[in-house]
Amino acid sequence: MGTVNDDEGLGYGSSLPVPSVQEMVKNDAQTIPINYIKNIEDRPKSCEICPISDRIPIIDLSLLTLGDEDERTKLDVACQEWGFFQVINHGANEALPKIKAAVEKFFDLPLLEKKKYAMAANDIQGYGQGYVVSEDQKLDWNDLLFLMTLPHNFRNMKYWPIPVPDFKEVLEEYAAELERVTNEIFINLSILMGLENDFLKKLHGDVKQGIRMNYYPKCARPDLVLGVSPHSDCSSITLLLQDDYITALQIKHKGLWVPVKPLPNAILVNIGDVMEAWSNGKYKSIEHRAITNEEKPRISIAAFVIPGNEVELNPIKTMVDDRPRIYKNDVKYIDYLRYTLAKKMEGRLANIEQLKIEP
Ligand SMILES: O=C(O)CCC(=O)C(=O)O
Ligand SMILES: [Fe+2]
Repeated sequence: MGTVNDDEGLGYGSSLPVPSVQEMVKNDAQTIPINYIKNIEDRPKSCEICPISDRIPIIDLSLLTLGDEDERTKLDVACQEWGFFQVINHGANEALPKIKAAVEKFFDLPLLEKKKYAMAANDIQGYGQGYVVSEDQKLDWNDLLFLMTLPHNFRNMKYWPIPVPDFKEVLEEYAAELERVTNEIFINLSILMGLENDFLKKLHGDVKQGIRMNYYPKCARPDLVLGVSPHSDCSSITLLLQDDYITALQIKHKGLWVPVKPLPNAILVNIGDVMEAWSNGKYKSIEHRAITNEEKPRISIAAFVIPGNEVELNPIKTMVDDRPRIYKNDVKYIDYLRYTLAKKMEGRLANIEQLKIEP
């Protein structure tokens, strides 16, 4: 596995620089610039909302660790029917408030300080905005800091903010806790797919973890904009830490948007495109989006677990034994990722469809 030279990007892609939304709102909280106003069909509409957040499955990680079969079956159902689940008793309680506070402190820094960590033209790491690929695309109401956290030799420390006390230690601790949670989920998904415990971990090859810290400023017109446009994640799984009180994330379920009411101290996990392909469509990578809040800014922290560049997304053998093969062989992760990042977020279909065998 290579290490990252300070000035080289990750080779994943890049995003065009656009103004900080946080700064824009600081200067004028009322005006919504035209390039943030979504087309009517893309705006969040209350008639498309289905308020059944309480049905999103809750998985007890401590039971999974003990080998509890009922809990494992709950995980199986969650990944098939929802693609999202809340993880409780994950053992990372101490790390959660610390990482939230550190991220808040970063976004509280003056703009000029934050800009010292701005994304380079050839990279998606650093401070900036995500998925900006054209001058005239509609933008999301969101600033972010994206950092590769694992493995250690993939960290590019020039993007890690120095002025936030303990940022490095806190993020390192959080990354390690999430790695533990990830491994437990992989063991259980491996068993559910009829495989050796360590199969999924090994399948990732040089597994990596990247953390996207999202800052959504308050917005005078949440009906006109989106915090994050609909998309599915390019990961195998994603572990998301939400604000404990503001409901903003929405997931597509049976054609409607279900708001995910935060469960304080839980880690929300979702299946990404890679796991959908590996499982030959058994486990679902669900489209999701975030809306904005009129009164308060919101922070969310999304950790993406991704396989090595050369790893192929072929469906796992046990997943095609008695089910028709839906996903292609021989697509390398890096090719899929570059394709996805080069496009504006267009919803899950645009990305995952390229992994499917043509009908
Ligand atoms: O802020 C959220 O709740 C969702 C963020 C998200 O989907 C992402 O960063 O991929
Ligand atoms: Fe996402």
